[in-house]
Amino acid sequence: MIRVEGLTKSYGSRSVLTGVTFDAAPHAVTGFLGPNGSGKSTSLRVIVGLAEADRGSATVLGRRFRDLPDPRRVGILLDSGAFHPGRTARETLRLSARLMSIRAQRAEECLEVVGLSEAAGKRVGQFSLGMRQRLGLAHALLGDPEVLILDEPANGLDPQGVRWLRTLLSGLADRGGTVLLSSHALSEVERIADRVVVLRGGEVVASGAGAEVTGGTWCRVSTEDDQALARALSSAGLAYRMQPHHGLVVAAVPPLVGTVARDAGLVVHELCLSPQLSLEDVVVGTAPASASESSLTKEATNARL
Ligand SMILES: Nc1ncnc2c1ncn2[C@@H]1O[C@H](COP(=O)(O)OP(=O)(O)OP(=O)(O)O)[C@@H](O)[C@H]1O
Repeated sequence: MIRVEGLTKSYGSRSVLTGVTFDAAPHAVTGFLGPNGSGKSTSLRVIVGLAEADRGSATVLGRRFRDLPDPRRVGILLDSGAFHPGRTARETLRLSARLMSIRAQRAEECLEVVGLSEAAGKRVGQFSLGMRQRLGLAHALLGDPEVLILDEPANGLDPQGVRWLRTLLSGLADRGGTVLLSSHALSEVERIADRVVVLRGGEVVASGAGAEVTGGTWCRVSTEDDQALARALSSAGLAYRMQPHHGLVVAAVPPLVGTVARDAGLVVHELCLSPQLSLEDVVVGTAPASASESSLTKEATNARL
Protein backbone atom coordinates (compact mmCIF):
# COMPACT_ATOMS: atom_id res chain seq x y z
CA MET A 1 0.00 0.00 0.00
CA ILE A 2 1.18 3.50 -0.82
CA ARG A 3 -0.59 6.30 1.01
CA VAL A 4 -0.10 9.94 0.07
CA GLU A 5 -1.81 12.63 2.16
CA GLY A 6 -1.88 16.35 1.55
CA LEU A 7 1.49 16.67 -0.19
CA THR A 8 2.27 20.31 -0.80
CA LYS A 9 5.53 21.51 -2.25
CA SER A 10 6.97 24.66 -3.78
CA TYR A 11 10.24 25.38 -5.52
CA GLY A 12 10.93 29.00 -4.57
CA SER A 13 7.74 30.90 -5.21
CA ARG A 14 6.50 28.24 -7.62
CA SER A 15 3.89 25.88 -6.25
CA VAL A 16 4.42 22.39 -7.67
CA LEU A 17 2.14 20.20 -5.50
CA THR A 18 -1.01 21.30 -3.71
CA GLY A 19 -2.60 18.91 -1.24
CA VAL A 20 -1.93 15.79 -3.32
CA THR A 21 -3.80 12.89 -1.71
CA PHE A 22 -4.29 9.37 -3.03
CA ASP A 23 -3.76 5.68 -2.27
CA ALA A 24 -2.23 2.97 -4.41
CA ALA A 25 -3.67 -0.28 -3.10
CA PRO A 26 -2.32 -3.84 -3.17
CA HIS A 27 -3.66 -6.22 -5.83
CA ALA A 28 -3.82 -3.34 -8.31
CA VAL A 29 -1.86 -1.33 -10.84
CA THR A 30 -2.43 2.37 -10.23
CA GLY A 31 -1.70 4.73 -13.09
CA PHE A 32 -0.49 8.19 -12.13
CA LEU A 33 -1.46 10.40 -15.02
CA GLY A 34 -0.95 14.00 -15.94
CA PRO A 35 0.43 16.35 -18.55
CA ASN A 36 4.11 17.34 -18.58
CA GLY A 37 5.03 19.39 -15.54
CA SER A 38 1.93 18.43 -13.56
CA GLY A 39 4.03 17.12 -10.65
CA LYS A 40 4.08 13.34 -11.16
CA SER A 41 7.85 12.90 -10.83
CA THR A 42 8.02 15.28 -7.89
CA SER A 43 5.32 13.25 -6.09
CA LEU A 44 7.17 9.99 -6.75
CA ARG A 45 10.43 11.53 -5.54
CA VAL A 46 8.73 12.61 -2.32
CA ILE A 47 7.25 9.12 -1.86
CA VAL A 48 10.70 7.51 -2.04
CA GLY A 49 12.39 10.18 0.08
CA LEU A 50 14.43 11.87 -2.67
CA ALA A 51 12.57 15.16 -2.23
CA GLU A 52 11.02 16.78 0.82
CA ALA A 53 7.44 18.01 0.85
CA ASP A 54 6.67 21.28 2.61
CA ARG A 55 3.56 19.68 4.07
CA GLY A 56 1.83 16.33 4.00
CA SER A 57 3.04 12.76 4.26
CA ALA A 58 3.76 9.73 2.12
CA THR A 59 4.05 6.17 3.38
CA VAL A 60 4.91 2.90 1.71
CA LEU A 61 3.90 -0.33 3.46
CA GLY A 62 2.81 1.78 6.41
CA ARG A 63 6.03 3.76 6.95
CA ARG A 64 8.02 6.58 5.43
CA PHE A 65 10.23 5.00 2.80
CA ARG A 66 13.40 5.93 4.64
CA ASP A 67 12.09 4.21 7.79
CA LEU A 68 11.39 0.87 6.11
CA PRO A 69 13.38 -1.88 7.82
CA ASP A 70 13.84 -3.64 4.48
CA PRO A 71 13.72 -1.25 1.50
CA ARG A 72 14.18 -4.19 -0.88
CA ARG A 73 10.45 -4.73 -0.52
CA VAL A 74 10.04 -1.68 -2.75
CA GLY A 75 11.30 -1.65 -6.35
CA ILE A 76 11.91 1.78 -7.82
CA LEU A 77 12.53 3.02 -11.35
CA LEU A 78 12.72 6.78 -11.56
CA ASP A 79 15.34 7.39 -14.26
CA SER A 80 16.65 4.63 -16.48
CA GLY A 81 19.20 7.09 -17.90
CA ALA A 82 21.04 7.17 -14.59
CA PHE A 83 22.96 3.89 -15.03
CA HIS A 84 26.72 4.13 -15.63
CA PRO A 85 27.16 3.92 -19.43
CA GLY A 86 30.50 2.12 -19.14
CA ARG A 87 29.16 -0.87 -17.20
CA THR A 88 27.44 -3.83 -18.75
CA ALA A 89 23.86 -4.69 -17.84
CA ARG A 90 25.10 -7.70 -15.88
CA GLU A 91 27.68 -5.63 -13.96
CA THR A 92 25.06 -2.99 -13.20
CA LEU A 93 22.66 -5.49 -11.70
CA ARG A 94 25.29 -7.55 -9.89
CA LEU A 95 26.74 -4.43 -8.28
CA SER A 96 23.33 -3.33 -7.05
CA ALA A 97 22.54 -6.87 -5.90
CA ARG A 98 25.73 -6.92 -3.83
CA LEU A 99 24.92 -3.51 -2.32
CA MET A 100 21.48 -4.78 -1.35
CA SER A 101 22.76 -8.14 -0.07
CA ILE A 102 20.89 -10.01 -2.79
CA ARG A 103 22.37 -13.20 -4.25
CA ALA A 104 24.18 -12.65 -7.58
CA GLN A 105 22.06 -15.22 -9.42
CA ARG A 106 19.07 -12.94 -8.95
CA ALA A 107 20.67 -10.51 -11.43
CA GLU A 108 20.56 -13.24 -14.10
CA GLU A 109 16.93 -14.04 -13.26
CA CYS A 110 15.92 -10.40 -13.62
CA LEU A 111 17.80 -10.04 -16.92
CA GLU A 112 15.85 -13.06 -18.13
CA VAL A 113 12.51 -11.62 -16.96
CA VAL A 114 13.03 -8.39 -18.90
CA GLY A 115 14.41 -10.12 -21.99
CA LEU A 116 17.98 -8.83 -21.70
CA SER A 117 19.87 -12.08 -21.16
CA GLU A 118 21.50 -11.93 -24.57
CA ALA A 119 22.49 -8.28 -24.13
CA ALA A 120 23.74 -8.82 -20.57
CA GLY A 121 27.39 -8.37 -21.57
CA LYS A 122 26.78 -5.19 -23.53
CA ARG A 123 27.67 -1.76 -22.13
CA VAL A 124 24.68 0.31 -21.05
CA GLY A 125 25.97 3.24 -23.12
CA GLN A 126 25.20 1.18 -26.24
CA PHE A 127 21.64 0.42 -25.15
CA SER A 128 18.58 1.89 -26.85
CA LEU A 129 16.08 3.79 -24.70
CA GLY A 130 13.81 0.74 -24.61
CA MET A 131 16.67 -1.51 -23.49
CA ARG A 132 17.59 0.96 -20.74
CA GLN A 133 13.98 0.91 -19.59
CA ARG A 134 14.09 -2.88 -19.45
CA LEU A 135 17.32 -2.70 -17.46
CA GLY A 136 15.67 -0.19 -15.12
CA LEU A 137 12.79 -2.60 -14.61
CA ALA A 138 15.20 -5.47 -13.96
CA HIS A 139 16.89 -3.27 -11.38
CA ALA A 140 13.55 -2.50 -9.74
CA LEU A 141 12.75 -6.22 -9.60
CA LEU A 142 16.03 -7.26 -7.97
CA GLY A 143 14.66 -7.43 -4.44
CA ASP A 144 11.55 -9.39 -5.55
CA PRO A 145 9.50 -6.40 -4.32
CA GLU A 146 5.92 -6.22 -3.09
CA VAL A 147 5.67 -2.61 -4.23
CA LEU A 148 6.82 -1.13 -7.53
CA ILE A 149 7.13 2.61 -8.09
CA LEU A 150 7.88 3.40 -11.73
CA ASP A 151 8.25 6.77 -13.43
CA GLU A 152 7.26 6.54 -17.10
CA PRO A 153 8.23 2.85 -17.43
CA ALA A 154 6.68 2.51 -20.89
CA ASN A 155 8.83 5.32 -22.28
CA GLY A 156 10.77 4.04 -25.28
CA LEU A 157 9.15 0.59 -25.28
CA ASP A 158 7.75 -0.62 -28.59
CA PRO A 159 4.14 -1.93 -28.67
CA GLN A 160 5.39 -5.45 -27.96
CA GLY A 161 7.35 -4.08 -25.01
CA VAL A 162 4.27 -2.32 -23.66
CA ARG A 163 2.32 -5.59 -23.87
CA TRP A 164 5.11 -7.36 -22.06
CA LEU A 165 5.18 -4.63 -19.39
CA ARG A 166 1.43 -4.98 -18.91
CA THR A 167 1.75 -8.72 -18.36
CA LEU A 168 4.63 -8.23 -15.95
CA LEU A 169 2.86 -5.60 -13.85
CA SER A 170 -0.55 -7.21 -13.78
CA GLY A 171 1.14 -10.49 -12.76
CA LEU A 172 2.74 -8.72 -9.81
CA ALA A 173 -0.58 -7.11 -8.86
CA ASP A 174 -2.37 -10.46 -9.15
CA ARG A 175 0.07 -11.88 -6.60
CA GLY A 176 -0.93 -9.12 -4.17
CA GLY A 177 1.62 -6.49 -5.15
CA THR A 178 1.16 -2.75 -5.30
CA VAL A 179 2.17 -1.03 -8.53
CA LEU A 180 2.25 2.74 -9.01
CA LEU A 181 3.36 3.95 -12.41
CA SER A 182 3.38 7.40 -13.89
CA SER A 183 2.76 8.20 -17.51
CA HIS A 184 1.48 10.87 -19.79
CA ALA A 185 0.70 8.22 -22.43
CA LEU A 186 -2.97 7.70 -21.73
CA SER A 187 -3.64 4.80 -24.04
CA GLU A 188 -0.89 2.78 -22.37
CA VAL A 189 -2.10 3.54 -18.88
CA GLU A 190 -5.67 2.72 -19.75
CA ARG A 191 -4.58 -0.69 -20.89
CA ILE A 192 -2.24 -1.33 -17.98
CA ALA A 193 -3.84 0.31 -14.93
CA ASP A 194 -6.77 -0.87 -12.82
CA ARG A 195 -7.13 2.54 -11.24
CA VAL A 196 -5.95 5.99 -12.19
CA VAL A 197 -5.00 9.13 -10.32
CA VAL A 198 -5.03 12.22 -12.50
CA LEU A 199 -2.82 15.16 -11.63
CA ARG A 200 -3.13 18.56 -13.24
CA GLY A 201 -1.21 21.65 -12.17
CA GLY A 202 0.00 19.88 -9.03
CA GLU A 203 -3.49 18.92 -7.88
CA VAL A 204 -5.36 15.63 -8.05
CA VAL A 205 -8.31 16.29 -10.33
CA ALA A 206 -9.65 12.74 -10.47
CA SER A 207 -8.98 9.30 -9.04
CA GLY A 208 -10.63 5.91 -9.12
CA ALA A 209 -11.29 3.12 -11.58
CA GLY A 210 -11.28 4.37 -15.17
CA ALA A 211 -15.06 4.37 -15.39
CA GLU A 212 -15.39 6.22 -12.06
CA VAL A 213 -12.99 8.90 -13.21
CA THR A 214 -14.79 9.49 -16.40
CA GLY A 215 -18.26 9.12 -14.98
CA GLY A 216 -18.44 5.87 -16.94
CA THR A 217 -21.11 7.23 -19.20
CA TRP A 218 -19.35 9.35 -21.75
CA CYS A 219 -20.00 8.71 -25.36
CA ARG A 220 -19.06 10.06 -28.72
CA VAL A 221 -21.82 10.86 -31.18
CA SER A 222 -22.14 12.38 -34.62
CA THR A 223 -25.30 13.02 -36.58
CA GLU A 224 -26.40 14.61 -39.83
CA ASP A 225 -26.60 17.95 -37.98
CA ASP A 226 -24.40 18.18 -34.88
CA GLN A 227 -25.47 21.75 -34.10
CA ALA A 228 -29.09 20.63 -33.96
CA LEU A 229 -28.09 17.73 -31.69
CA ALA A 230 -26.21 20.15 -29.43
CA ARG A 231 -29.36 22.22 -29.04
CA ALA A 232 -31.39 19.10 -28.28
CA LEU A 233 -28.84 17.92 -25.71
CA SER A 234 -28.92 21.32 -24.03
CA SER A 235 -32.69 21.16 -23.85
CA ALA A 236 -32.39 17.70 -22.27
CA GLY A 237 -29.93 19.08 -19.68
CA LEU A 238 -27.02 16.97 -20.89
CA ALA A 239 -23.41 18.20 -20.81
CA TYR A 240 -21.58 17.97 -24.11
CA ARG A 241 -18.57 19.29 -25.95
CA MET A 242 -18.23 19.79 -29.67
CA GLN A 243 -15.29 17.88 -31.14
CA PRO A 244 -12.80 19.75 -33.36
CA HIS A 245 -13.74 18.09 -36.67
CA HIS A 246 -17.12 16.53 -36.23
CA GLY A 247 -19.27 15.01 -33.57
CA LEU A 248 -19.69 15.64 -29.86
CA VAL A 249 -18.68 14.07 -26.57
CA VAL A 250 -21.64 13.74 -24.25
CA ALA A 251 -21.84 12.92 -20.53
CA ALA A 252 -24.49 10.24 -20.89
CA VAL A 253 -24.96 6.64 -21.95
CA PRO A 254 -25.49 5.92 -25.67
CA PRO A 255 -29.17 4.87 -25.42
CA LEU A 256 -30.05 8.20 -23.85
CA VAL A 257 -28.13 10.19 -26.46
CA GLY A 258 -29.70 8.10 -29.20
CA THR A 259 -33.16 8.84 -27.80
CA VAL A 260 -32.45 12.58 -27.73
CA ALA A 261 -31.25 12.43 -31.35
CA ARG A 262 -34.32 10.44 -32.42
CA ASP A 263 -36.71 12.84 -30.65
CA ALA A 264 -34.99 15.69 -32.51
CA GLY A 265 -35.53 13.82 -35.78
CA LEU A 266 -31.80 13.43 -36.47
CA VAL A 267 -30.10 10.56 -38.31
CA VAL A 268 -27.23 9.22 -36.16
CA HIS A 269 -23.98 8.46 -38.00
CA GLU A 270 -21.89 7.30 -35.04
CA LEU A 271 -22.71 6.55 -31.40
CA CYS A 272 -20.36 4.74 -29.05
CA LEU A 273 -19.07 4.69 -25.51
CA SER A 274 -15.84 6.62 -25.41
CA PRO A 275 -13.86 5.84 -22.26
CA GLN A 276 -10.48 6.55 -23.84
CA LEU A 277 -11.47 9.93 -25.10
CA SER A 278 -13.09 10.90 -21.86
CA LEU A 279 -10.05 9.95 -19.80
CA GLU A 280 -7.90 12.00 -22.11
CA ASP A 281 -10.33 14.84 -21.66
CA VAL A 282 -10.02 14.50 -17.89
CA VAL A 283 -6.22 14.53 -18.05
CA VAL A 284 -5.81 17.47 -20.38
CA GLY A 285 -8.70 19.31 -18.81
CA THR A 286 -11.01 19.55 -21.77
CA ALA A 287 -13.85 17.35 -20.50
CA PRO A 288 -17.30 18.77 -20.80
CA ALA A 289 -18.95 19.76 -17.53
CA SER A 290 -19.01 16.44 -15.73
CA ALA A 291 -21.87 14.98 -13.80
CA SER A 292 -20.15 15.96 -10.56
CA GLU A 293 -19.90 19.55 -11.76
CA SER A 294 -23.53 19.61 -12.78
CA SER A 295 -26.05 17.84 -10.60
CA LEU A 296 -28.71 19.04 -13.02
CA THR A 297 -27.05 17.02 -15.74
CA LYS A 298 -26.92 13.94 -13.54
CA GLU A 299 -30.54 14.26 -12.53
CA ALA A 300 -31.56 14.76 -16.12
CA THR A 301 -29.60 11.66 -17.09
CA ASN A 302 -31.21 9.57 -14.39
CA ALA A 303 -34.66 10.94 -15.15
CA ARG A 304 -34.43 9.99 -18.79
CA LEU A 305 -33.20 6.52 -18.01
N1 LIG B 1 14.43 20.54 -8.68
C1 LIG B 1 13.53 21.38 -9.18
N2 LIG B 1 13.70 22.71 -9.06
C2 LIG B 1 12.78 23.59 -9.54
N3 LIG B 1 11.64 23.21 -10.17
C3 LIG B 1 11.42 21.90 -10.32
C4 LIG B 1 12.33 20.92 -9.83
N4 LIG B 1 11.84 19.68 -10.12
C5 LIG B 1 10.67 19.89 -10.76
N5 LIG B 1 10.42 21.22 -10.88
C6 LIG B 1 9.23 21.82 -11.49
O1 LIG B 1 8.10 21.22 -10.90
C7 LIG B 1 7.05 21.07 -11.86
C8 LIG B 1 6.60 19.62 -11.86
O2 LIG B 1 7.65 18.82 -12.41
P1 LIG B 1 7.56 17.23 -12.47
O3 LIG B 1 8.84 16.76 -13.09
O4 LIG B 1 7.21 16.72 -11.14
O5 LIG B 1 6.34 17.03 -13.46
P2 LIG B 1 5.92 15.73 -14.27
O6 LIG B 1 4.43 15.66 -14.17
O7 LIG B 1 6.69 14.56 -13.81
O8 LIG B 1 6.33 16.11 -15.74
P3 LIG B 1 6.88 15.18 -16.94
O9 LIG B 1 5.70 14.39 -17.44
O10 LIG B 1 7.34 16.19 -17.94
O11 LIG B 1 7.99 14.34 -16.40
C9 LIG B 1 7.62 21.53 -13.19
O12 LIG B 1 7.17 22.83 -13.41
C10 LIG B 1 9.10 21.49 -12.98
O13 LIG B 1 9.74 22.49 -13.77
